[in-house]
Amino acid sequence: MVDGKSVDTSMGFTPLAGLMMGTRCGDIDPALPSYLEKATGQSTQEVVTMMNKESGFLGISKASNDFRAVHELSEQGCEQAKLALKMFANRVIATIGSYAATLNGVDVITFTGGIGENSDYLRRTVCENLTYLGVELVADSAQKVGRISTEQSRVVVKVINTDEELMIARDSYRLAS
Ligand SMILES: Nc1ncnc2c1ncn2[C@@H]1O[C@H](COP(=O)(O)OP(=O)(O)O)[C@@H](O)[C@H]1O
Ligand SMILES: CC(=O)OP(=O)(O)O
Ligand SMILES: [Mg+2]
Repeated sequence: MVDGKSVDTSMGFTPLAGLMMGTRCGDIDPALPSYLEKATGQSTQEVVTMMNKESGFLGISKASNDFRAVHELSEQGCEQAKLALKMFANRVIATIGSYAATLNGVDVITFTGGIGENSDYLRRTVCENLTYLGVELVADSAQKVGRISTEQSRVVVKVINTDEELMIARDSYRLAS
């Protein structure tokens, strides 16, 4: 965001682009769908369904689309769950890096949504890899909302509760009036 306006997003024509999600694969090599069709004999629609509904956390962990469940399994030693968490964290780290490059540095990083608001584990894992930006988290970053970076941190890190319904209602009202 620059001056309150979005200048970049990880999603594209559909939410399939960008980060992996509960059941979406996120960015992949564009050559992969046609390869999979040939290799597995699945139709284009079947591959699209797989990419949207059977991939992401569910596809990699082979267990659940729910971050909490995948995190719990990884704590119990499940290698597929560990891989899913690692892939997600790496992609969040890379996406923040690309935004930092596009924006020539960032003032604020906000964690929000189901995982961002709730998983201190994910926030800490991501921020451990952002020391090059000068990110430093407070010891107790498990709080639900507000600033979680130290006074010295060169980037302000915040947890903000999302309210998609309110934003959709506001945008709809603005477009309709
Ligand atoms: N307390 C929590 N700790 C960790 N993850 C959580 C917690 N509560 C919700 N989540 C995760 O948030 C995700 C859903 O977030 P949400 O922003 O609603 O995503 P989506 O838009 O994909 O439905 C789920 O993976 C869920 O496990
Ligand atoms: C992008 C997004 O939030 O998708 P969904 O809630 O349908 O998983
Ligand atoms: Mg959603």
